[in-house]
Amino acid sequence: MSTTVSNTPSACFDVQIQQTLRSRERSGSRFSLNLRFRSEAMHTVLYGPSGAGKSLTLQAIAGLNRPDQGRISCQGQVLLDSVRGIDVPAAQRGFGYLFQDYALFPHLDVRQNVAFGLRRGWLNPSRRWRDPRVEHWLQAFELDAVAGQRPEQLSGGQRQRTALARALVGAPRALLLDEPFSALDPALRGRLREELAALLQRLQIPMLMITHDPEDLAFFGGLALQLRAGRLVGGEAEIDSEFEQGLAA
Ligand SMILES: Nc1ncnc2c1ncn2[C@@H]1O[C@H](COP(=O)(O)OP(=O)(O)OP(=O)(O)O)[C@@H](O)[C@H]1O
Repeated sequence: MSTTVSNTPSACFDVQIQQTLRSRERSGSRFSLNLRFRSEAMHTVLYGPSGAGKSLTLQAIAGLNRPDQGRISCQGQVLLDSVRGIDVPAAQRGFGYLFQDYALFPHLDVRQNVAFGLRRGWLNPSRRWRDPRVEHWLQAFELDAVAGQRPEQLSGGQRQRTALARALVGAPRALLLDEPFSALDPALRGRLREELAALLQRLQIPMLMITHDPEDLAFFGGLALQLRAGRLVGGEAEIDSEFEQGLAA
C-alpha cells in the first residue's frame, strides 16, 4: 500500500474540495471539508472515523453534492471547476455509484432496479422491459432466478449484487463505492470482497471506496487516504496556489 500521489493529468481522480456546512444536529456549529488529492491507483480507499467527511467527498465527486469551491477531474476530464464555472451533472459524469445502504427501490423488482442504472427519463423501467445489458449483469451476478423479486425478498448478498449490477449496467468509467460491505456478515463480506476484486481486475475500471474496515484497506491496496475532521491526514496542502489565484481573479 502506498500513500504517494502523482500529478499527471490522466490521474484516475484529481480532487480539490472546499465546503462548509451548517451542522444538522447542533445549531451554530459548522463542518468544514477541505481536501486535495490525486490518485493514479486503480484502487483508492478513503477511510477515517464517522463524520470525517467521507460520504460528502464521494458525493462531490459523483456530482450529488456541490462544494463551495473545488476542482474535480477524472481521467483528464474536468467534472467540476468552480473558477471556470464547470459543473457536469451527475448523470453525465459516467460513474457507477453504490450507496452505503444500497438505496434499492423497494417497489421495483431486481430487474427494474438494475435497469434503473440505464434510465435517462423520469419513468421507472417497466417490469416487461428487457435490455441485453441488464440481462448480462443479472446473469453475471447470478440474479436471474430472483429477477422478478423485490429487495425485501432478497438475502444481503443478493441485495448488494443488485446494487452493484445497477452501478455497472451503464458501463461506468469508474466505480464509487460507499461502504459496500458494511451491511454484510463477515463471511459474506469476505466472499463479496473477492468477487469485487476479480470483477474490477476483469473490467479494468478504477474504483474509489469508502470503508471503516481495516480488512478492506489491506485487501484492496492501492492508494489509502485517511480523512479526519474534513481533512486528509498527511495530505498535500489543501488548496494549491494556482487554484487560490483563480479564485481571487
Ligand atoms: N447535507 C448536510 N448538511 C449539513 N451537514 C451535513 C450534511 N451532510 C453531511 N453533513 C455533516 O458533515 C459531516 C460529514 O458527514 P459525512 O456523511 O461525509 O461523514 P462520513 O465520514 O461519511 O461518516 P460515516 O462514516 O458515519 O458515514 C458530518 O458532521 C455530517 O453531520
